[in-house]
Amino acid sequence: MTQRPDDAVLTRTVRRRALVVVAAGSGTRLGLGMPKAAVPVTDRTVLEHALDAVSGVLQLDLVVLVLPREPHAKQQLAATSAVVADRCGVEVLTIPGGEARTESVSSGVRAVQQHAQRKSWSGPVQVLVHDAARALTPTEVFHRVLEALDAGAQCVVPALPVTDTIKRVDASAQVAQTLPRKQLRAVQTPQGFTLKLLERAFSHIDKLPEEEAADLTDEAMMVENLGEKVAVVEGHPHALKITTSLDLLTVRALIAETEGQQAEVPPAVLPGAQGLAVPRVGIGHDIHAFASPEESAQLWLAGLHWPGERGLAGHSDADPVAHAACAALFSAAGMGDLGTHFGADTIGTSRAEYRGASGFVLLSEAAQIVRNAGYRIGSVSVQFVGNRPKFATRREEAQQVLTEAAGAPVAISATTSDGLGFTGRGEGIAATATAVLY
Ligand SMILES: Nc1ccn([C@@H]2O[C@H](COP(=O)(O)OP(=O)(O)OP(=O)(O)O)[C@@H](O)[C@H]2O)c(=O)n1
Ligand SMILES: C[C@](O)(CO)[C@H](O)COP(=O)(O)O
Repeated sequence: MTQRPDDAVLTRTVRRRALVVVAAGSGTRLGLGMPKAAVPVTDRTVLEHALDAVSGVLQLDLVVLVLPREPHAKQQLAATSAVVADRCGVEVLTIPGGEARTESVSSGVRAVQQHAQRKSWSGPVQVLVHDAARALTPTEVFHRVLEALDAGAQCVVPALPVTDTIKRVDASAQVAQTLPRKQLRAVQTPQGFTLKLLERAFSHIDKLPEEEAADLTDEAMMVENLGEKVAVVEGHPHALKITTSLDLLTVRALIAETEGQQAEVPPAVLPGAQGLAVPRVGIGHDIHAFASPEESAQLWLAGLHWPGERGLAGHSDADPVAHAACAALFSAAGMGDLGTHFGADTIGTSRAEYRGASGFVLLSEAAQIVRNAGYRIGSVSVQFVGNRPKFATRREEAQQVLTEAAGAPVAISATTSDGLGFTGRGEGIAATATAVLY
């Protein structure tokens, strides 16, 4: 679990984050005669799968689950709240949904407002609104939305380019217009908002004629209606919405494929003596200098935020532990280094999309890249060298975060250089990692 400040010592400016998961739909188009969130995808429900992406690393302060009113599904799904509360160390509220999706979201947002008042939250509040029906949305999409909000956007949607040609058709089944495909995007969730903007958006739709309000299919549309900007970040193909039985089949196939990949020995493994698979070992190294005090940079190390510690300088979040782990994975796969995949400051190839990117996101992407190349990750081990921060009390937490990012065990240790060299002089932090792939 990521460390959260104690309520008693919160300052006025602490940013709060709430996640509203709408799971109250009846699943009419799926046609299984039960609320969609309660449909078993595997031996687990749609909602349970959807909540797999929600962990402490998102630094949430509140999760609101908007559940069906149907008593059996409500009781079954409410039990998942304890699992999330435990995993994220966060309060989870369960509330009943409304007739339409917008009503369910509106109830969820009201629950956030009331909680914020009860807890005297006085700083900015970010709200993510997510469809339980997008059951396989990876954590990286949540991160992209949160990063855009942190960077100052007021409303953010994840989206993917469309692959069909889209036409507007009139009432007499004639094509009225072909829309320019290059500009089109299919929008997903979680959608991110500042609570202030979401409140304005909901009070605006209260004033709209009923028919117009009924045509609003997501909250970003309400924001567009207000004339405010909606930023777009990259979505993910796995974040498809389970709407019809074909979507459910697709989601089950994706899960089976992932489990199959984990069970099988991929062809990339080289046979060694007696035909045994030979693991591939990689090494990675990364160094970041401390930022100058004028930059007032935050320290991100081993996937964790270290309040009150001097920050490191870099194009991304400058987390040498996460970066060394990425480099070790690429090295083991024989796929180059960090610069090959993410660009590098030092040779002028750093990429705008990775400005401020978290170590968690980079390590998730690196792990996906080596998996896509057919490797299984055995384990990663990282040691960093630096005088500060004192690491031991947060080792468990850091290992959990980076293990989640890599999808494989990540062990982290720390040492000092006995006052010698640049780490000894407190000029920066260095990290070395090894990785084993099969
Ligand atoms: N009254 C509603 C309707 C929808 N949703 C949620 O909004 C998301 C997207 O809705 P959709 O896919 O349309 O779900 P259903 O309404 O269940 O589907 P259908 O329209 O086929 O009945 C889902 O996670 C669904 O549970 C909700 O919380 N409350
Ligand atoms: C919010 C949404 O998932 C964005 O694509 C979508 O609009 C929900 O539509 P639904 O008809 O309620 O499933």
